[in-house]
Amino acid sequence: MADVRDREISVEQDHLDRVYRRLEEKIDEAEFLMRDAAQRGQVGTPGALAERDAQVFRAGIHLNRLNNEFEDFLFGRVDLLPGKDGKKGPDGAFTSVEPAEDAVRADSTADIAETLHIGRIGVLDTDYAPLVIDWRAPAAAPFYRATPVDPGRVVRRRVIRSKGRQVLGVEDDLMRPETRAFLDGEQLAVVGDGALMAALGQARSHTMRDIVASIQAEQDQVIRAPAASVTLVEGGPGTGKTAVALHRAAYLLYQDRRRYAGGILIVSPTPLLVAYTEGVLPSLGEEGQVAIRAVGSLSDDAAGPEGATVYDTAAVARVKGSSRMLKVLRKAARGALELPPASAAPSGPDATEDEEEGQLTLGGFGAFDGPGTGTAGAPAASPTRLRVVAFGRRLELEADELDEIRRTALGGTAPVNLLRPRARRLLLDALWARSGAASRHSDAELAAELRSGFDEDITSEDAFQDFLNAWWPELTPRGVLAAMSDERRLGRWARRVFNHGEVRRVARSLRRLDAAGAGPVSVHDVAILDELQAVLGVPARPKQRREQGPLDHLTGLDELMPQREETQRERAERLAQERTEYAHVIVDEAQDLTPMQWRMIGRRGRHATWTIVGDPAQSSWPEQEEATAARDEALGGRPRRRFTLTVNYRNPAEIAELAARVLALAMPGAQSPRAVRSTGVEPRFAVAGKDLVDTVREEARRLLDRVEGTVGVVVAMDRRDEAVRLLKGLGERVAVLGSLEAKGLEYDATIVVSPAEIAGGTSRGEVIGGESPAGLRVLYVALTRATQQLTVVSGPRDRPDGNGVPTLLRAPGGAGSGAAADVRGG
Ligand SMILES: Nc1ncnc2c1ncn2[C@@H]1O[C@H](COP(=O)(O)OP(=O)(O)OP(=O)(O)O)[C@@H](O)[C@H]1O
Repeated sequence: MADVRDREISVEQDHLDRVYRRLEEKIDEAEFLMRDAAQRGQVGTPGALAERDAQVFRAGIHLNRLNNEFEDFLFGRVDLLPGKDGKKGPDGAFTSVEPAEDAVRADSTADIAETLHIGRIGVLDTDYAPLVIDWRAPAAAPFYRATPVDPGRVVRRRVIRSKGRQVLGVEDDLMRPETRAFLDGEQLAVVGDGALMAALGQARSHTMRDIVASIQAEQDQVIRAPAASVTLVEGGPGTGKTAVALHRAAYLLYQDRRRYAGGILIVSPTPLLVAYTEGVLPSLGEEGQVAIRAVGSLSDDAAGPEGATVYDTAAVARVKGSSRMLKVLRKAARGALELPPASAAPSGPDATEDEEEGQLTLGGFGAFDGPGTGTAGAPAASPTRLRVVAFGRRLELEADELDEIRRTALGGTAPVNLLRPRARRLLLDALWARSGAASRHSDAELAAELRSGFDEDITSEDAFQDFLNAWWPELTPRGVLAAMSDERRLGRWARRVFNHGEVRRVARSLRRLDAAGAGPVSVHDVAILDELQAVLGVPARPKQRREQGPLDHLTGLDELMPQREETQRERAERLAQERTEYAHVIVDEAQDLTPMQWRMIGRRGRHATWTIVGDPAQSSWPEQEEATAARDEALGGRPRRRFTLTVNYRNPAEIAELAARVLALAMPGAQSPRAVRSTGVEPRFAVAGKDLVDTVREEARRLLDRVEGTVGVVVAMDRRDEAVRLLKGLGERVAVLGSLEAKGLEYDATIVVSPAEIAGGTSRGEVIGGESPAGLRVLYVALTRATQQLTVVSGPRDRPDGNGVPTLLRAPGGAGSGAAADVRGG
């Protein structure tokens, strides 16, 4: 067997050597073209310039791609029977998916007609024969789609493992195990136990890997679905939704690079998931045109590149995310113009309540003053009288007249900041009327001339400009948000929309902002700020344009030029900042978006096609119907194509079975995905002794001994900071995170600390059975993060049974788990 393996490895090594020789030739060619183009640049005729541009563009593409030496550049191979109609496509491969009638003989023997190698980019030989097919090309589809049930032309699928230029191993899957197939007279060899299992068993690091070598058929259907309109993908934990979404971005760019030069936006729920996934696209050779952003960093108003650093408590988030907020914001945007004097200070919070209703910081991402420490407040009072001098006379408008003018100006729904010119005109009309000048001149032409002189006179007066700036200031989203921290004021704006308690909670949560709105904002504030930006509008200002060179007109050129000063990542970030709309929007963990967040994302994809992946069973947003309605509004009438992923590639069956118990509580009747493998290791139950932290620490050490990669410790959100502090020193392989941060992440092993606290949303109080369906869904997420081992640590709230199994995780019918339990005193 070792002989066969070595022989097969050396066959693939020969092929890889050939590919690299060809790549080197192509790099030489591209470099020659770049040099040549540079010389032509000295000839200044427009024709020569255009030719140079096009040449540089093509050479730039080559160089950029070829210089990226991918670790496992070549990763797959399929051996195929002849095609049904014998036709070949432009790349020299048979086009038919089905084999020829007589491809397999009566004695079950067959000859391989075609061998294709699959890699991260396509490479043609000098005679245009395909040395490597790009994984996204149609000819590569059989590599992903073939199954033993529906093999098409594929006899053997091989995954090739290499590092740099060296082939390290091969793993084969036979799609037609009953057929004896021959290649150049020799029977096809089969090596290894299949690539998927090899990939799934690997230790996890803190960054996600691409799955390009082992994409499964149902996933491939989604990745290659046509880009038109909306692709909706649902699937349970670990079914590869995030992986599929990322590979789809790369596929779409390959299919239609020009169209997606408009940018692809991937929206992720947390900065942690962004950090976890952002290496995948570069490993697929794509980076520049894709922006991966956390939902808390989408608006320009979120502070810093990492965006919002604070999570609101569930009660506050529920109000801020709701579409009811919209009405309030429209009122606030108008109301903020007429703010009462700043002395009407906000009613002060009392410290205990504040603590309960404050925010949970995402530790490690930034400081948080704590509620009540900032001074909430309003911009200076709006002036109540306008006094100017025109035609030698003093003219005045009093408070009630000014109010009337403001009301007239605000009629309709136009953005408040854009109504300032209208308000200015109405003021001038009123002053003109007050001057009585109009009635003194019957000649229309003369009156008009007089009027224009009058306007000029008044508007050049400092007093008028100062008045206008104070009476109709340009409002900023942050300024309005800060104004909402005054409870009485917010109560007015939210009358008949929010109840008392809701007003109080929201107002208090905004006390971190100063009067101008500076200070840390929460993830949910970001969607509010974005909405306010739309409601307020941005007055037109002369744009400062970047100087453009002729090459800028070639799509994507500067991203591909290797000698650029800005790195690709910097450019992507800059473009993401500048860009307000995208050609395709991919939403990951879509089940968690609030209506306000859907509106924010919708504004970025008004003309886009969409891919939306999610799992309703993992939603932490309680009002799912409201969110679905907001999603539908963002998507408009675009037709939708739906897919469901059914296989769990992350959790072994033992963990999936335990998680399914919580799913049954959270969403009775919902189907769990089928776990693709089992490890024989049952989840472990530990009951905390006197000190919960000691137990967790001990269990973490135990798991570090048992797995090679990462260990995740998931705690209730408001235990997070404390847990991070107390569990320091366990080393880089351990990550401590709050339940809401666990979204989308995975670890070799996880410790879930107190299921009852996680499901109840809080570690405070002794309420048992206070879990909401949303809380149970959060627990379901926590329980489905491990690829190998799971330990559940119970505290007193969990009411563990004699086997240490907490109430929420007991098998239906009351039987404990068959797991090895470790019960400690407590
Ligand atoms: N075809 C595949 N080959 C190898 N690994 C795979 C495959 N599909 C998924 N995986 C692995 O399974 C794990 C789960 O994938 P992913 O995170 O994309 O799932 P998900 O559906 O987004 O999960 P969740 O809903 O829990 O966030 C990842 O480690 C991923 O690499």
